Amino acid sequence: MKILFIVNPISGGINKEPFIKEAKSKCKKYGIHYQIFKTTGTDDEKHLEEVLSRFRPDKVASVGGDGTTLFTAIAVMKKDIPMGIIPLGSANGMAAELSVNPEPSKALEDLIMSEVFAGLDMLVVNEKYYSIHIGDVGINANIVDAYDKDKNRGMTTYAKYFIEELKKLTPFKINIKANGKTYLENGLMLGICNSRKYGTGVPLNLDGNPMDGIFEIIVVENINLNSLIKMGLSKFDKSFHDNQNGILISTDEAEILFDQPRLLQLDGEVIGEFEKLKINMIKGAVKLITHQENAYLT
Ligand SMILES: Nc1ncnc2c1ncn2[C@@H]1O[C@H](COP(=O)(O)OP(=O)(O)OP(=O)(O)O)[C@@H](O)[C@H]1O
Repeated sequence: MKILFIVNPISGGINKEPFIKEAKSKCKKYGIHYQIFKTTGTDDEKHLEEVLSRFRPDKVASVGGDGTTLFTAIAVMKKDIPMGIIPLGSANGMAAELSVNPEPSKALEDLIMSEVFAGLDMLVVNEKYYSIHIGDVGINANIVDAYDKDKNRGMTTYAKYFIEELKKLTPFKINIKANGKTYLENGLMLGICNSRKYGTGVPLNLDGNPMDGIFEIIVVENINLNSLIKMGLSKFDKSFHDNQNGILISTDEAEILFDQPRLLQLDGEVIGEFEKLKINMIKGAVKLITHQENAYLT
């Protein structure tokens, strides 16, 4: 067997060398050929494609956070190579959703041993941008933008920007075409959800399943700000879902129009401003290495 490790050296501010050392020694012990590909943050796609073509791994390990998982997923889906996740990012939301063991060495053992593969859906926005987790327009995209520019990480920093952003809110017009219907909504935020929770643990869509061939569009119409603040930041994640209301549409494709160009974030990365979004789904696009205890498989 051959494994390619795609390692993001900076994700989560975690030193990856101890993990790499352990992975190398495990591979040597079990006679597994391996290569380490370290991301640089620029032109990684092209280099990775060359390495994948040359090395032809049987399995690929994404070693990093959600951004690294998405980067790896896009690369391997075109080549139909199975991938697994070693959670070494700051929040690892997608790994948690996919029942990846939070302990990197245990996640590595699962990746090496498992013969259980599942088809993970991939969302494609405007035929160019990908998402396997959650995207949004409105409040959260603006928060991610502000959060990215702050050197402090973590839930408290995120919640600080969340509250700041909530105070500035005015609903905007959203036109959604899906399932042969047109929905005209006024929302504070639009969620495009292949899965259920943000990396921070905040649940947006309790119906999500990233392996069912459909995604959910959520329009948050209002949020009970007073109630959220009263609950305090420590319970912020759990209380968010109970204090929002709006509509939910399940579909496998959609076209969305806004009143003006608005900021889009996909899987924690700010993509840019768009007035129109065309969303398609590639069902089972990524061959995910998982195990039978993954709740989405049952
Ligand atoms: N060597 C590098 N130097 C700087 N940036 C990098 C490097 N390698 C990858 N990146 C960038 O890291 C980002 C992805 O990070 P990732 O999401 O995996 O980690 P994280 O943000 O710490 O974790 P999480 O998503 O779980 O919060 C991408 O924007 C990518 O361009």
